[in-house]
Amino acid sequence: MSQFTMIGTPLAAGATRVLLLGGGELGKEVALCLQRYGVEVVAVDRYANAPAHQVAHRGHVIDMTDGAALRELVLRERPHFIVPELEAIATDALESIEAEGLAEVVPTARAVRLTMNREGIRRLAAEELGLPTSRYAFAGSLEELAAAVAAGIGYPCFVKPVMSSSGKGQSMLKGPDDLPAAWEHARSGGRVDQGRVIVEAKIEFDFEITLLTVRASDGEGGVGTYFCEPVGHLQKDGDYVESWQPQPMSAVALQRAQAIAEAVTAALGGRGVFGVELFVRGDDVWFSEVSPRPHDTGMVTMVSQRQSEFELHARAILGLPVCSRLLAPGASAVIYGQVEGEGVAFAGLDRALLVPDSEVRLFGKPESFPKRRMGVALASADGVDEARRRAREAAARVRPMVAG
Ligand SMILES: Nc1ncnc2c1ncn2[C@@H]1O[C@H](COP(=O)(O)OP(=O)(O)OP(=O)(O)O)[C@@H](O)[C@H]1O
Ligand SMILES: NCC(=O)N[C@@H]1O[C@H](COP(=O)([O-])[O-])[C@@H](O)[C@H]1O
Ligand SMILES: [Mg+2]
Repeated sequence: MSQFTMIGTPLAAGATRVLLLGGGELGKEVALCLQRYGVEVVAVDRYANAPAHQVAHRGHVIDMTDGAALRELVLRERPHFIVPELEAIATDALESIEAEGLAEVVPTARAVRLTMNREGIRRLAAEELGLPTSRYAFAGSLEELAAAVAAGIGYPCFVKPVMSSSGKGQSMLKGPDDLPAAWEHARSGGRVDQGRVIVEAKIEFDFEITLLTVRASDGEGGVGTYFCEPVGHLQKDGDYVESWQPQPMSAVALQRAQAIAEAVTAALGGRGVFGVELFVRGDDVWFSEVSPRPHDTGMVTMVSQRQSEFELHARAILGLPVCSRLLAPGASAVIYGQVEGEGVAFAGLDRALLVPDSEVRLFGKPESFPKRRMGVALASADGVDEARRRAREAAARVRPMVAG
């Protein structure tokens, strides 16, 4: 019997090489899509055996907020493209790497810097582009925070670390008594403590959407903007628990949403998928934030579109044609870890997959904790309500268990 290992084996000389900064569930799908076009994928994360490590040609474990470590890795791997997939990256190092022509950062190093910090993207959207947003202020101390809320933000409001995602470090405040705990939570709960928070007035929305927007080849040497159907979603404690596509909305609101997405993505530039987060009430639309990469709520597109958001990102990066068309109404429901420990196994897949037109994606994260997203159930149907029901049912039938 012969045995061989592909790990570490480079593709043919001349293959395009991508350095994926962040190897979670989103990066894993991007890696698979890129590999289908012959790309060599090197996945990086802060821990070993991250989901994308498990499918990449090679993997590394580094602290991506360490600019020197990032530069050393880029010099060693010499990627053609650097594709960030999470929010904790030394963006100044990315800017110098791009400026020196060492690699192309997707979508651009500037876009990654501006969106990784809530202050950068909020000032660009509200102050430079004049887009509608919630009232907001920034604060570097509890006193500044209290003063900003008193001076006009009001209650209820949200406090969030300037660098964080998936609701980490975020609180909703109902009154001044909530200020100290919110400040503390933002300091300890963000991915990176910058000692600075944004406070935002609460928008009373009917629903919220992610408008997946693709900047990709227009087939004539330029870049075109392509919109997916709006993805509706439900958030709990700042983290998404369900999403569906398409979210019905008025023609006026859709046109406003697309205009906001066009303005923001054009200002950020480059090529790739952007997840533009918007709040909608009637015909009114507010910009919330944008990911310059595929979005967690967009995992639904793995069943609802012919080209998922990951496929669209891969194609956009490589300069290939894209099609953002909806295939069928679909939905996703998150499977949380529920248990604490390493080596989690999953029971109930047999029953979950009895749900019509359902699929389950387990990410393969090596360690579970109750609120860690470990997988997602997907389903399609003739309408979004039925797709949501199916996805929820399939997710509920999967039971994570720690062996032993
Ligand atoms: N100003 C606001 N008004 C109303 N709801 C808000 C506001 N800010 C945040 N939320 C709610 O909290 C959710 C998470 O907020 P936000 O997207 O800013 O956090 P995040 O940590 O960046 O999350 P993610 O990385 O998952 O996008 C929003 O999707 C929305 O449901
Ligand atoms: N909202 C951002 C988001 O969904 N990011 C996704 O979660 C991973 C981190 O998961 P972890 O915290 O379980 O390691 C990231 O790597 C990315 O795929
Ligand atoms: Mg968000």
